[in-house]
Amino acid sequence: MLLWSSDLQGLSLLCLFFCSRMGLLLKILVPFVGLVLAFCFYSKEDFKPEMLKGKRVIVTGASTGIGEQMAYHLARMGAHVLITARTEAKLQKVVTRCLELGAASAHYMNGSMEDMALAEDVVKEAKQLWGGLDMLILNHIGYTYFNYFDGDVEHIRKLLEINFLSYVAMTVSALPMLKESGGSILVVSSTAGKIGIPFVAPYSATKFALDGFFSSLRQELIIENINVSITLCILGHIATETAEKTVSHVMQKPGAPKKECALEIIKSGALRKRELYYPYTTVRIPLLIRDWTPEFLDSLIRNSLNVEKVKRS
Ligand SMILES: NC(=O)C1=CN([C@@H]2O[C@H](COP(=O)(O)OP(=O)(O)OC[C@H]3O[C@@H](n4cnc5c(N)ncnc54)[C@H](OP(=O)(O)O)[C@@H]3O)[C@@H](O)[C@H]2O)C=CC1
Ligand SMILES: C[C@H](CCC(=O)NCC(=O)O)[C@H]1CC[C@H]2[C@@H]3C(=O)C[C@@H]4C[C@H](O)CC[C@]4(C)[C@H]3CC[C@]12C
Repeated sequence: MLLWSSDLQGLSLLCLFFCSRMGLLLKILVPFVGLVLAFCFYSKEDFKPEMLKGKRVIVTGASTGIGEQMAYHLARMGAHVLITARTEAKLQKVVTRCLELGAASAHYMNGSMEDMALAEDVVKEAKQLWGGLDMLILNHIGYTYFNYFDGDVEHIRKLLEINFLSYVAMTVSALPMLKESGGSILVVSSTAGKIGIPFVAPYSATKFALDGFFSSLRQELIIENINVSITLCILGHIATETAEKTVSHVMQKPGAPKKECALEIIKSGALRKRELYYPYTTVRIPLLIRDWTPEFLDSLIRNSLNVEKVKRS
């Protein structure tokens, strides 16, 4: 219901954009938009932090960035957290901070998600620690360059292992526990996993793969009446350290706040939404026009970047 009202919001914003160009705004759209926004306001599902109290949550890629912020939000809500990444020293600091913030418990496992055995071991650790699992947040990504595709097929293979296959491996291992708890899978993806954005071809391939696999799996869970939700989180540019180091020279606008982004991801998973679009306007509207005017959207994306500042390496 919330997704439908969000779509109506997006469609209304889109209509406002087009019709404001044609001066039809006052006659046709104002009443329509008023009705839609009233409906959206009254149809919002309320998130409550207590929804996460005592819940058992794995967060991958949580040594920094959005994943780190998600761990802190979950800690404030009183969840049990198990976080992963490669850098042990950073994970130790995040665990300490989670306990200070009120986590019911906080643990970490370090290692690279190139290793499918680690992906499975993280889930086994959750079973050892908690006897079950309520939420699996798949968030980590491998090194991503922002430049013209250089023809390196091996880089794509490695990125598919880290950004896609490890997500599948963790899901396969976690499903029995999630079926038992009626839990949730949150898959963190990107605008670049829904539309063609230049300079991120390998990364984009891995994010499109996530959409294909998890959207298909969601259908199968529904067919079999299995009460496990899958939320695909489509993010625009977020101001994390890595993203700013990688693209600040190219972007014409700053990234959205990582702390708020992290909270919206957790809320969307707790409310069992089908997809999250954050920031809503910069992500949802391109998706609404994607199939109607793909060439127009492609030109919008190119114009949103300082393309001349990307030099072939
Ligand atoms: N920031 C943005 O603009 C956007 C981000 N997103 C998505 O949000 C998610 C988080 O992004 P963001 O917070 O910016 O990313 P960061 O680069 O800040 O964090 C990535 C995390 O993954 C871990 N990681 C890196 N390599 C590996 C590996 N081989 N195995 C296991 N863990 C690894 C890192 O820790 P360590 O190095 O210690 O292993 C770190 O904890 C990603 O899925 C990304 O695609 C989507 C759209 C935009
Ligand atoms: C440049 C993309 C946003 C394009 C867009 O929507 N423009 C319209 C507008 O902003 O109004 C960025 C959207 C997703 C970003 C990439 C991403 O998904 C995460 C990667 C994270 C990594 O740490 C750094 C670079 C990223 C490839 C990041 C780069 C910028 C985006 C493609």
